[in-house]
Amino acid sequence: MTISTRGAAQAPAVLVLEDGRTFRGRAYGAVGETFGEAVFNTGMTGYQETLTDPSYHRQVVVMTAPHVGNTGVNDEDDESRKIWVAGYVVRDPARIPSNWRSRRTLDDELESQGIVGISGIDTRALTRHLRERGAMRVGIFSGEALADDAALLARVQQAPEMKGADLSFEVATTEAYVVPAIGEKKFTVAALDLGIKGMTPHRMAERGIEVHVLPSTATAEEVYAVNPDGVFLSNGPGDPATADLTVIKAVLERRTPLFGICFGNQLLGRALGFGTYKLKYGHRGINQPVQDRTTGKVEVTAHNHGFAVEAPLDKVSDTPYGRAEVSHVCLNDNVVEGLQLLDQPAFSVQYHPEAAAGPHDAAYLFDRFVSLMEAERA
Ligand SMILES: NC(=O)CC[C@H](N)C(=O)O
Repeated sequence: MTISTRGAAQAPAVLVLEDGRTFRGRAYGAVGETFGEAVFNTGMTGYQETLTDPSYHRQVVVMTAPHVGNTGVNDEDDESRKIWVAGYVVRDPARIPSNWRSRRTLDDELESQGIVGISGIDTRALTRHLRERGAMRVGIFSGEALADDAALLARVQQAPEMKGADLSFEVATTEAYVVPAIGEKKFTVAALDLGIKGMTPHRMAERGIEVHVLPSTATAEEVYAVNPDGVFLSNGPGDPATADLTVIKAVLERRTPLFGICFGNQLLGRALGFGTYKLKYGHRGINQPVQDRTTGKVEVTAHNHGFAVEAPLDKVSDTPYGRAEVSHVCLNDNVVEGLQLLDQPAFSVQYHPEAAAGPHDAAYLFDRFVSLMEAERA
């Protein structure tokens, strides 16, 4: 059993929002300073997967679950090579993690990876503030970084905004690698890494797909050099309005089966001529109700997005690549959660069917991708 010696003994820390609202607590993880976009995540479990999801790059994540760290940190659940959140905000950190897989405490892990956090603040009040005013820039300061509030606020207001941020190349692999099919190999997929989570190629591998994960900068020639049966566009951080659409347009031009998730859905939307916009505070958690309008079924799903596609919900749209429709919608707020082309094998969802963490209701989407590739071959 690992007992954290930190908690109440930690240094004072302060969280300063760009509109001046300030919360005082104690340092959690590394002592120092950090800046990012304040967003809240409503997952009651799965913090290790959240922390290591590259889509959280440059975001300071506020956990609405009041008690965080209960199951420690294990060697199996990381979704990428490191923690990506820019900062971490919790109400009440567990002092004694308890789980058969736990290897370290969460605060030790945050500290060893240099992630500045804050604990002991009213995360409910902070979440309500973000819900009312929208996601905004934030700073967390502890130790030597503490200064008078006005000076800290001025620094928060100078930090970069999420709108307009082009971040995929900061998180994606620089070298291509292969995730082999589990069992018999049936298909080859070229997956563009825009900030991919480890579970995603795994879910494809489980279905007999050999996944060639390519850097975010891969060209259409590099994509087609692996002779793919299908192309996959991953999730990723940043503003989809900044993304380069050359590769996806080439894939649509060639009518290769295409599946995108999250950032990938936003890129498909843009390639089809739809706009993307910033949501007020986004969807982050593992209990979001989505309806698949192609079957009428409702699924409970994992989300992490701050932007969304702007597309008409109730009509088929004509696009440069044929007719397209909104296939999935979030039942909380009618945000577009999926797109489907009607004249060629391409679709995408705004949420996370790989579900790490999260419910597995949406796993059928990987099967849909397989069906498109099968149909193409037939
Ligand atoms: N998880 C993702 O791919 C997020 C996509 C995009 N960065 C957004 O916030 O909407």
